[in-house]
Amino acid sequence: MTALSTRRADPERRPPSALRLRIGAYVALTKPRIIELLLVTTVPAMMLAARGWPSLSLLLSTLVGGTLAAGAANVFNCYFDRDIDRLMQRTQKRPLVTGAVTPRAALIFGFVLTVSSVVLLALTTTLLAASLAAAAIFYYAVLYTMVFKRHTRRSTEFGGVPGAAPVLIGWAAVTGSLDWPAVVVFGVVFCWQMPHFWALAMRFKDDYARADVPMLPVVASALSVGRQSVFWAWLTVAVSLLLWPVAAGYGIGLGYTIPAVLLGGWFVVESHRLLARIKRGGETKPMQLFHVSISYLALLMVAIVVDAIV
Ligand code: HEM
Ligand SMILES: CC(C)=CCC/C(C)=C/CC/C(C)=C/COP(=O)(O)OP(=O)(O)O
Repeated sequence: MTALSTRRADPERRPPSALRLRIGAYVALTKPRIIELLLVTTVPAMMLAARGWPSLSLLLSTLVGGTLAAGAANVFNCYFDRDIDRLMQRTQKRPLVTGAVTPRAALIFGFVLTVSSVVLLALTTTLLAASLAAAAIFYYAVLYTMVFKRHTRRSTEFGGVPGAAPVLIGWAAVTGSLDWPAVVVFGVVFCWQMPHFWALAMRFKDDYARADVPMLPVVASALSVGRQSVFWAWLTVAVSLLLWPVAAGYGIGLGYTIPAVLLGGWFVVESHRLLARIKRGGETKPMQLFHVSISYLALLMVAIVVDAIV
């Protein structure tokens, strides 16, 4: 997904074949850049649940199943959103807008990915993991994309549920059940998504207004969005610190908590810096918080993995 980062064309490079272009279009429909970090939140949940490394086969089947499931969700999202994606600068190069993939082909692709992911997870992990994946696909593709995103300023909060679902899927793949450490990590990813996305939505506010999508930065003042982002950043960090008491029996201790405090400080400071820029009335540069949010979450997940195995 290069909507946020464009690559310069290399004049020496031979044009890609028609097949490679076609495959690339289908891959782009799955929004691979988002899937990367969704999977990064799955692995720590699996390692906590397994109190170390799960079997390689379980790890791989969960990651492949999770990729297919998140990909399916994103394909349905692109299918339904093709009318507004056409109106937004950030999304107007998506395959269903450019015509690289037809709506009918995308719909079939989404269903194939859905069935593949649920069957793979059911056969190679647990029924709970497969059920959670199916529920997350439905929630994101129907409830978030078709209902909440178009009709409420609170769509990001609603979207946070499927966004954090990979944590529960990973835990359930190992244990066949859910437990408090999984709920806490789910809570971290849930809370994290508000500052993560509102920063991006501030950057593309005009796009969302043109597409008549009531994202918070479109319908609320920048000051209000800045203040709510600070609130959710603090809540993300507070929830992240619950992991020590809740998952002490899973090997979580100071080795995680110290990095969590330092990383959380970085995340919260960046949210306050955005608020300060908004108050000053100058250039707000919201993408700084967006990119910090992704680094914060990725590094926090690494801290969980390291403490779970050390
Ligand atoms: C309410 C939940 C979320 C919303 C509304 C949201 C929204 C977005 C949007 C609109 C983009 C830009 C996509 C594009 O321009 O093609 C994006 C990018 C991204 N998101 Fe989120 N997201 C959410 C949750 C998550 C979650 C849970 C993760 C991973 C754990 C995640 C990781 C990423 C990554 C890695 C990118 C790509 C950044 C890049 O291309 O540099 N997001 N997000
Ligand atoms: C099965 C499973 C684990 C599903 C995960 C679903 C998923 C990809 C969640 C990401 C969270 C989310 C609300 C993204 C924004 O969509 P958007 O439509 O606001 O973004 P856009 O404007 O870039 O299309």
